[in-house]
Amino acid sequence: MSSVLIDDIGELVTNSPGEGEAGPLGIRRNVALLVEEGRVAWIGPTRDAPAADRRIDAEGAAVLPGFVDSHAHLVFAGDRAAEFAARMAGQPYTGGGIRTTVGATRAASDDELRATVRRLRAEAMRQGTTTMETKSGYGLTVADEARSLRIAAEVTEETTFLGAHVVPAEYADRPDDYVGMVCGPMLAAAAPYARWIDVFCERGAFGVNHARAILACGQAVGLGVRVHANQLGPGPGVRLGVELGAASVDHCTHLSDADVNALAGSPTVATLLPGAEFSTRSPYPDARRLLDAGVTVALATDCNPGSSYTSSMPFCVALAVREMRMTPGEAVWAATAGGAAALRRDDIGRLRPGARADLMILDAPSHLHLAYRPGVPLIRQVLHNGVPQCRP
Ligand SMILES: N=CN[C@@H](CCC(=O)O)C(=O)O
Ligand SMILES: [Zn+2]
Repeated sequence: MSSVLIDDIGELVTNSPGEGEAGPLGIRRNVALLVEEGRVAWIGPTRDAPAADRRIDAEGAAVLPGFVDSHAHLVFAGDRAAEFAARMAGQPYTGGGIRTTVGATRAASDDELRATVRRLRAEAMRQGTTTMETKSGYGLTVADEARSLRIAAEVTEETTFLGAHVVPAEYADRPDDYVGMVCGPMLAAAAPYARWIDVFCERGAFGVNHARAILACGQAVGLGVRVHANQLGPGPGVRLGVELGAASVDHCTHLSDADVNALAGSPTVATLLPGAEFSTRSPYPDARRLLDAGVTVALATDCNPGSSYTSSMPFCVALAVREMRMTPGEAVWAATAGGAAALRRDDIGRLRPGARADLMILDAPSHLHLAYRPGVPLIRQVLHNGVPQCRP
């Protein structure tokens, strides 16, 4: 693979404290960055930049690590635009529409599902997302969960088995049987394509005992734990995640002091999904409370056809700053290094020698512009594994 030199970077966000200016973003100014073999090989003053096979002139713009979107649901068919319109007219979001998408997904061909996954992955890449987790959870049969993950694994190494998204209609009066199936044949079929296991632990989805049993089965076959929790109301999901050593508990909209304290004393990341609150017209999570308590916070899109049909991490950064009292720097960190922490990855989300060369060049002089100029396509160019992607 050839080398690429990005020079005349006005502001480089390294997310490596000690590398540059004080603060978690580790900002360096007026530098160049050399990529070799898909990795960051060197960072230094532009005047000292080594030769390379190819040169990209950043023209004084900001360069950031690529976004790490640690929570998305890309494998589905159909859309729920009418449900969204009804919500905007006053209907509440209950999660009940998940079953609508399950019906459409089961009826779709592999190629139809693959086309949607690839379209959304490409859409996200154009907006700076270089790593994107994706979950199953709209199949809810052994065969449909396995094929969802097989298709997801074609575009990402961060795949999550969410057979416990909701109890499907055919098991509505025998949820224990469904949990037995999830832990047995469904897990066996899904695990070869999955890195993580997740459960929607919420009233109307799975209670804490079912959630604990399912997550423990996943752990027993080597999957890492993540939990959808405390989205629609208070509950035990966040503390269950901490108890099981989850990499991340996601949503975290309705938290007690005990939940916040449990997170603060643990390595579990709180992943906040402001696209869901936007699209369900719900109160946003209190990011300030979590940050002030010392909790590691990530931001992700929750891209799915029901509660958050956006693939845009810049949109989530802007929402987090405007609606959740995060500073622009906190939001950028949470959308990059925070997402990496939520996936227990140290090779992405930062720019330092040895890191994967996943990065974006903005059409702006500073990371501040991501929140300051909402809705504006500011991602000029993306490099993934050191390879320049198509320009938007
Ligand atoms: N909360 C559960 N699952 C998704 C919603 C899925 C849907 O409504 O289709 C979420 O993360 O918001
Ligand atoms: Zn989700």
